[in-house]
Amino acid sequence: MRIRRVGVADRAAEEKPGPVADEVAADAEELQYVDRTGSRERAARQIRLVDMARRLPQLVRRSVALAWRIDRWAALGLLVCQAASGAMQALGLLAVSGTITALLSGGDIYGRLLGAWPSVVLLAVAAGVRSALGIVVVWLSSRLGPQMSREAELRLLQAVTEVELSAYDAPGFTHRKEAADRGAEIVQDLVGEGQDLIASVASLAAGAAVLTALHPALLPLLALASLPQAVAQVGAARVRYLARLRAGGDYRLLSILRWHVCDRYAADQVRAGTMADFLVGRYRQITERINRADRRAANTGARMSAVGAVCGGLASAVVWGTVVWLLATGRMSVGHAGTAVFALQTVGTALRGLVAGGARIMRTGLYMDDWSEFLTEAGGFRMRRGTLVPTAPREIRVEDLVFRYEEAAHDALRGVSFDVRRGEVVALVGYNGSGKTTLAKLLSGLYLPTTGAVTWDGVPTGDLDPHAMWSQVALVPQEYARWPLSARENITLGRPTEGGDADVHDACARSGADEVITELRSGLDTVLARDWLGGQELSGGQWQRIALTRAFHRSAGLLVLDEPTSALDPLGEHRIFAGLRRIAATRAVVLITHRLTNVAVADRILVLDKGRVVQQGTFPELVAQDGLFRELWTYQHTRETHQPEL
Ligand SMILES: Nc1ncnc2c1ncn2[C@@H]1O[C@H](COP(=O)(O)OP(=O)(O)OP(=O)(O)O)[C@@H](O)[C@H]1O
Repeated sequence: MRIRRVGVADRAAEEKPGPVADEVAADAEELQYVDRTGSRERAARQIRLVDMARRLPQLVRRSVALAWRIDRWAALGLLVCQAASGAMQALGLLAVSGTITALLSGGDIYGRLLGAWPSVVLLAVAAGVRSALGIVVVWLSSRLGPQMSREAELRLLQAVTEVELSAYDAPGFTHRKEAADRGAEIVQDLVGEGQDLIASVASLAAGAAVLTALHPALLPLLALASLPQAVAQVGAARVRYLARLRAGGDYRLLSILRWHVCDRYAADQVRAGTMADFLVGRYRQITERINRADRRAANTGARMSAVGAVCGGLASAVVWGTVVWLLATGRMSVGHAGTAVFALQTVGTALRGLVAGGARIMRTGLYMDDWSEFLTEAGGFRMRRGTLVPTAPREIRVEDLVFRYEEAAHDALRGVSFDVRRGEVVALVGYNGSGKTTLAKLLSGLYLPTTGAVTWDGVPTGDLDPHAMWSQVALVPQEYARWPLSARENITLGRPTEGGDADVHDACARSGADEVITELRSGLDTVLARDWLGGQELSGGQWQRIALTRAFHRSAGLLVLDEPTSALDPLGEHRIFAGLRRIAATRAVVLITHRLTNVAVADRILVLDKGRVVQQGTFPELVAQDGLFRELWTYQHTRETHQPEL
C-alpha cells in the first residue's frame, strides 16, 4: 500500500470548497415531502362562515359522542356544568339589571342600597357558582382529553397493522398516515374546543334572552354588527390553516433531518463526514421556506382582521347609538340601559368566542376527519384477502409472476416461474436490485402478485387468511427489527411455545445466540435496548444471531433467510450453514445470499437478472454452465482464493 504524505498546503487545498463543491445542478431534485392526496387542501378551502354554521353542530355532537364513549360521567358532567354556567350568566345579568334599577330609583341612599342588596348577593352567588363550575369544567376536560387522544392513537395503531405492506410504497399512504397521526394527537383539543363553544352558546343564549327582553331591536342589530368581524376571523383562520397545511411537508422534513442529525445511529458519520454545517444549512433552507410562508399568512390574516375590525367598529357604533337614542327618547329606562350595556358586552364576547372557537373546532375537525377517514379506509389499503387457513405448505409454486411496486416505472419481477417444496433449500442469487428480496416477500404473501400467481399447496396467497399464513412464515430480513423488549420476547415475538425457555435455548444453540445470552446481565430477561431505555446493547452480529434465533424458534413451514449471515464472523456463518439442512428437513427454505460459497448447500439455485430468472440448477450444474452464475462465481472465487501480498 502506498502512503502519500499530506502536507498543510495539501490539506488546505482539500478542505477549501472548490467550484465543483459549490456547484448545484440547475435541475437537481429538491428534497420535498410529497402529498398526492390534496384532500385536506380541498377541505380547508371550504372553511367559510356558512359551512361553519352547518358543520359546527355536527362537530360538537361528534366530540360529545366520542367523550361519551370513553368516559360518560365526565361527558355528562361537562354538559351539565356548561348548561348551569349559562343559567348563572343569565341570572347574573338579571341581577345587574335589578341592582342598577334599585340604585337609580327614588328615595334616600340607604333605602336604595337596601333595595339593591338582594340583587348584589345574587350577582355574587352567580359569579361564584360560575367560577366553581369553570374549575370543574377544566378538571373534567383535562381528565377526558388525553384519554381521547390515547384511544385515538390505539385505534390508529390497530388500523395501520391491518393494511397491505404495499401501502407503504404508495406516497399517498404515508401522508394519510401522518395526517391521521396528527388527527389522533389533536383529538384531545376537541374537548376543550367543544366546551368553549358550548360555553359561548350558553352565554349567547343568556345575553340574547336578556337583551331581547330589554328591546327586541337590539339583538338583530348586534348580530349584524358582529358579522364583518366574524367573516374576517373565519377568513384569517382559513389562511393560517392553509399555510400550516402547505408547510406540513416542510415541518415533516425538518423532523426527519433533526432525527438524522441528532440520532446516535449517524452521530459518527456526521462527524467523520464533516457534515454538520452542510446538514444544518439544509435545515436552515427549509426553515426559511416555512418562515416565508408564515409571514405571508400572518400578513394576510392581519389585513383581514384589520378590515373586519374597522367594519365591526363602525357597525358597533350603530348599536351603541341605538341604545343612546332609546335612552334619549325615553323608550328605555336608565336601569335597563345599564343592563343593556352589560348584555351587549356579554353577547358581543360570546359571538366573538363562537366564531373564533368555531374556526378552531373546524380546523380540529379537519384533522379529525383525516383520522376517522384513515380508520374507515385504513388509508385505502386495508387488507382484503381470503379466509382460508393454511397449514405448513408442502409446495409453494410461482407461475408466470409479474410484480410492480406502486408508482414504479418498471416491473421488479417479470415472468418468474418455479416451485419450492418442504425439505428443500432454494437459493436466490443475482446482482443488487435483481428482485431477490421482492420475490421472497411474494413467496411469504407479504406482497400479492400484480399478475400471475403464487400458490401455497394450490391456493393463491390472496385467498389465504393473511395472519394465519404469516404464522407459517419465519423471516430473517436484511434489516431486522431490534425490538426494545427482553431477549426472550425478542426471540419468541410474543408467541412462546409450549416448551417455554427450553425451546428458546434450543433455537439459540442453533443460531449461535447462546453465547450472546450467557453474556447478558440477566440472561433471557435482559432488555435489549439502548442504555437510556434501561437496556443492554448488542453488537450488529449479536443482533443478527438474535434475528436468526427468532426464525429458528418459530415452528413455521416456510423459512426465508435474506442475507442471514452478513454481520456474522466466519465461525458463526459456518455454524448457520452447517445446520441449515437439518432445519430444512421440516420446512421449505428460501435463501438469499451474495456469498456464493454458501449457496452450495441449496438443492436448487435460481439466478435472477433484472427481475427475470435467467438460470436455474444445482451448484455443480451452474458452475459448469456458461452464464451469469459462473461469471459471479469465478469473480468471487478468484478474489477469495487470491492471497494478498505480504
Ligand atoms: N419499496 C419499493 N418501491 C419501489 N421499488 C422498489 C421497492 N423495493 C425495491 N424496489 C425496486 O425493485 C427492484 C428489486 O429490488 P429488490 O430489493 O428485490 O432487489 P434485491 O435483488 O433483493 O437487491 P439486493 O441484492 O440489493 O438486496 C429494484 O429495482 C428496486 O429499486
